[in-house]
Amino acid sequence: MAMMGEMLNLGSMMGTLMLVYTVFKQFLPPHLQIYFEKYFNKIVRFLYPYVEITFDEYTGEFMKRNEAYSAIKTYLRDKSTASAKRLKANVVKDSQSVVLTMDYNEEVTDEFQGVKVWWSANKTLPSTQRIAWFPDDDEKRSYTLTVHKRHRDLITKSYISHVLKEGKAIATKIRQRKLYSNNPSENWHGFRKSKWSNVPFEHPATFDTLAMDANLKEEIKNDLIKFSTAKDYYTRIGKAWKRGYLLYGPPGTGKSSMIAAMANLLDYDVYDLELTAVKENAELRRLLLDTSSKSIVVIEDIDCSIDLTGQRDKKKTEKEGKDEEQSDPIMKKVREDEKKESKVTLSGLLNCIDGLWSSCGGERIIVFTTNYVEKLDPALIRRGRMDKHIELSYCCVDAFRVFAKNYLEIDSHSLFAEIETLLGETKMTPADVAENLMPKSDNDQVETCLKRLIEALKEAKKKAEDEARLMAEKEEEKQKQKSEKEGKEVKENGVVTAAEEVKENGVTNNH
Ligand SMILES: Nc1ncnc2c1ncn2[C@@H]1O[C@H](COP(=O)(O)OP(=O)(O)OP(=O)(O)O)[C@@H](O)[C@H]1O
Ligand SMILES: [Mg+2]
Repeated sequence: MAMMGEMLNLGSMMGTLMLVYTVFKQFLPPHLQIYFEKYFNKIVRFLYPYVEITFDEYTGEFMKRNEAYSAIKTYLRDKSTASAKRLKANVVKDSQSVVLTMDYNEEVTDEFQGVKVWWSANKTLPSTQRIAWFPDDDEKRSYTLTVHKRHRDLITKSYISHVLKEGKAIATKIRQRKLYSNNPSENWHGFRKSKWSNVPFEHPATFDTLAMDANLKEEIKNDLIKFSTAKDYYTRIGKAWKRGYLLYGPPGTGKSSMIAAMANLLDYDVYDLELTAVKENAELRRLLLDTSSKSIVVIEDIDCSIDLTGQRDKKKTEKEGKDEEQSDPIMKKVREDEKKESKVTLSGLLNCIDGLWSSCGGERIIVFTTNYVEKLDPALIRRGRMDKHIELSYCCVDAFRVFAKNYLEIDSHSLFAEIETLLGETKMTPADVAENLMPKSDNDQVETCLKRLIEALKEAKKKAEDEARLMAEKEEEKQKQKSEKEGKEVKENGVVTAAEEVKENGVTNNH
């Protein structure tokens, strides 16, 4: 408290000095003002025995979120609750608890190895006035740490790293995980450059609720856990701490559910990256740079999000386009507009995954999903980029048993054998199996649900058989038509040959 008083006295003294400085400077000719400023600063430095260190919320050319700022904010939470007079309340963790943080322009003190330090939260508006859609977006926030000069070494060498470590540890404990979606670049305005919007991530899927082959499930779980604990391993082998998963399979087989289960298993955030809303490769880079560690970046339906053959087609049509443009000014305008709307290219995506993405911090997972793996360019999914390829397919016996346990709370039943035989004979997606097993009313008994599934499986089997028969008939018809056509051609060729023979013979005879 005494130190606080000391600082306040110093503060008012410095304030008076600044006033004298501003008034006095006006009366000096411009060439002397420079000298005056230089010596005045020296006096101030001499009289003011404190060092100030500022941590901005956003830093660098790309306005990257400063991880130190977030860690300090979390670290100061507990300190502020005890000592700050003006606090801000935020609701976190499933909307159930309130977290208090110090308000702007408030100060709190902290002590480290017997040394007292002061923290203040600052908020400044930009010098240029403009209308902002979101009032907070234009504000520049920072924390300032003030400490006596003589403790400079202790503070810069030990205290700051202590604060960051503590802050990160608290953050992991209290963290409310988030689901982020990318904003169109038109909305990346203000200091905050809000590239991502977020909502609390509360998807209930876990690996226990995921219906799939038991061995494959175990393998994926182990792979994820191994990755999340392999920081030292990745450093040792000199590889960026990231891992790519490709999830493929028909619709309704649990690809999106698996991503949620992954995030819940590892306690990671999810960044749902909508590539079609990203205008160009540079935007993609900025978006990826703005993701935090301990996160899963997801690109769903990758085959629909990016023109995988775009580059090659573009090259082919470029020359044709140029000829066209020269003769038609309207076509020129159309082509210019097309160029402006150019989306992310395959090579841009590959570069991001390999290069910048790798260097923007560790502990990140990237997941692509697709219904059509065969459509993907091999370059996109080669090992090293997509390290693990996982096929999620039609419902198998293991998957059915998971559903039976979760939906009906049973491990066995006399109807299981029939269901399992039918599952081996027909293809039904886990989504359809789940839908049939789900009790439709309070009166629905276990047996009713199982019988409904049996009926649905039989129907699916019959439909598949009918379709197969129809296909076989069509194929047979096609073959028949083909051989009839060939026969006709042989016949026609034969006639022609005979005619030619006659003609040739005739000609020969005429000689
Ligand atoms: N393997 C599964 N385990 C548990 N539930 C599943 C599984 N597959 C599908 N479901 C259920 O079906 C619904 C649809 O599944 P999901 O969205 O995960 O499928 P998807 O493979 O992502 O489909 P799409 O290719 O259409 O995106 C989910 O709500 C989930 O309840
Ligand atoms: Mg999906």
